[in-house]
Amino acid sequence: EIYSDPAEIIDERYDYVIVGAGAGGSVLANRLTEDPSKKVLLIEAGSRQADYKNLNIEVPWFAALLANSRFDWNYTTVPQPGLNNRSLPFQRGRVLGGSTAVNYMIHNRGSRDDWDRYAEVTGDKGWSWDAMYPYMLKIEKLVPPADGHNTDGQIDPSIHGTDGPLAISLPGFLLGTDERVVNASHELPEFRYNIDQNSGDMIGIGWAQSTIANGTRTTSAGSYIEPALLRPNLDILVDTQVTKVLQTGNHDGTPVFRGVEFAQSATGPLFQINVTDEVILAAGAINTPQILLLSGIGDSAELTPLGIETLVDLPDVGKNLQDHPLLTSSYTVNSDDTLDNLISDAAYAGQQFALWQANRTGQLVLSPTNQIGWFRLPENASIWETHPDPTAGPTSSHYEFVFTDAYISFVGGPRPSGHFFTVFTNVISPTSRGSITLKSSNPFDPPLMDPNMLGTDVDTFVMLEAVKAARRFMSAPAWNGYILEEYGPFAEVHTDEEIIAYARKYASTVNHASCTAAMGKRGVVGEGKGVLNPDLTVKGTVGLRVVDASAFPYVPAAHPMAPVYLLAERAADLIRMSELLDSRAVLDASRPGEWRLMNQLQELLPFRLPF
Ligand SMILES: Cc1cc2nc3c(=O)[nH]c(=O)nc-3n(C[C@H](O)[C@H](O)[C@H](O)COP(=O)(O)OP(=O)(O)OC[C@H]3O[C@@H](n4cnc5c(N)ncnc54)[C@H](O)[C@@H]3O)c2cc1C
Repeated sequence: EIYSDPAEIIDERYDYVIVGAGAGGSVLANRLTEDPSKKVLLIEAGSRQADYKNLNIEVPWFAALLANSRFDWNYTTVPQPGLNNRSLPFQRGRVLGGSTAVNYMIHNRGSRDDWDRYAEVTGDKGWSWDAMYPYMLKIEKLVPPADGHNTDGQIDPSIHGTDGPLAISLPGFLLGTDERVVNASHELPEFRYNIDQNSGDMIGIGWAQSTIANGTRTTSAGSYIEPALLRPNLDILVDTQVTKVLQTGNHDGTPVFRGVEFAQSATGPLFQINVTDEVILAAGAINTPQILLLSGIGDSAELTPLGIETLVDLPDVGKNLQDHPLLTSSYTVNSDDTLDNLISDAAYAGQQFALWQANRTGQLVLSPTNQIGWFRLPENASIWETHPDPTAGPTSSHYEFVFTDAYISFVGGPRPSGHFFTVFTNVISPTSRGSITLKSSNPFDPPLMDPNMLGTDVDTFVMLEAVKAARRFMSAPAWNGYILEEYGPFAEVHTDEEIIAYARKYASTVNHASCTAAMGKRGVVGEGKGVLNPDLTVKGTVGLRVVDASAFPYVPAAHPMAPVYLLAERAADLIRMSELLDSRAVLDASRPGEWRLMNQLQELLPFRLPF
């Protein structure tokens, strides 16, 4: 049931409380309530039950309208030295569904090398690509695109799930530029075609897979929360912000955090609730570290000046923030049939909306892109003489292309009239790391957010090379007769220095904040050792776990929503497993019933147990 008044649930008894109903929290709310003996409370700062069915959320093309809406936290970064000290809007979803309800719906599992690197740095093989692969199938339900077009050659269906909760599809409206992108890829060996970027090897140009089904956005609220809503053991409290986790005791000298404090406004009353099993933070890579720091879990050197008593000295909380810088470059085109019409021609947009309402077809079923490309810098690039390669390996990219059949810019200014094609160049394996720190001890004060965009030589170099690569791609014969010329400031930049200056002036963020409470090796504490154990429990605590984008040690070389879904699916199994282990200190297969328990345990594990 969904509540909006804390007084209604305050006397209930819960086994788990989950903070945040985005990608991570929604998966757990569903999976943990599969066990009818466990009662779960999910607390979400955003608003009402039906909000994730708001038209601006459901219609894929309307995603752009969600920035600065009531579904957004309306955050802003601190000035970014790498971007001429500009501050950027830093979007985060604030609604059931979290950022999955406001994002651009691109569905990437990540690369084999990314996941294998997570396994390596955590010392837990369970995070490797092979071990995570069953979850990749488990979450997905591949459905036909909205226009029902033949998708042969655009995807490898054999590597996709067909009955998972998360519906995904290929673009539901074909554009004149689709064929040109694919043909350019075939014409230029440097930009090879990849039939399915979710195979583990992401490199190449391919068709975008998106969390869209029946022409409608798939959110974590629709796919994971809604199916669990009828279960009597799931309660959801909306319009409520968790302000702290609370220490409820000590276990062998380690602080136990099985309580949360929450409020509905800065001036409203504070409530508290304790649970029997775990507090699970899934508030996202900005708010999860904020809550930890407010609770006295973090770097004591930062907490003491704010008057916050340090309960667990964990220096990495809020550190290591990673994100993907984005830059758009537009071309004028020899066509009047581009998606610019949806933005500049109200009558045309109205017709398309009527189509969407009638049968969920037309151009509004589209995400901003039908094709994406992921590429690596050459092995002999000059930067590697002085810097190590930041990617996890050959299946991970240095930079990304996103293609849009319209003019797109993230830096103000009037929208030009006319028709355009835009190439995004995004730095995908950044070396820059920033931070989330508290501005004050007031939980209703947004934290200071510093993604440190283009903060290193490597990232700047990769952006430069990505822009040059985009120019090579756009000069393929496939574009002849279509692309007219480079548009605006992009057309003015030619030397490396000019391109870098252009990037600093116009780059923005893909909103992929990650890594602010990262996993490290089990038990090892201290600066650079991570915040979480490989099972996502917070180091130096009992009863507290983090299950969201904060947990990645490196930002995925991909759009990170699906990696968060995958992380959370495994987290649910890890939690059930720790339950099983706690229930009996030593399992003995010869005792009645315990063979079954051990088999159940084995089922949860990606590796063979020694029995
Ligand atoms: C504009 C935008 C576009 C993006 N595009 C893509 C894309 O195309 N593809 C892709 O893969 N990824 C994309 N992403 C990123 C992706 O959506 C996120 O990485 C992913 O949703 C993170 O999941 P999460 O569980 O960590 O956090 P979120 O999904 O952000 O969920 C966190 C939830 O916690 C709630 N919360 C926060 N603080 C509190 C508190 N104190 N108390 C209670 N509740 C709280 C929030 O309101 C939110 O609902 C995009 C993100 C944005 C913002």
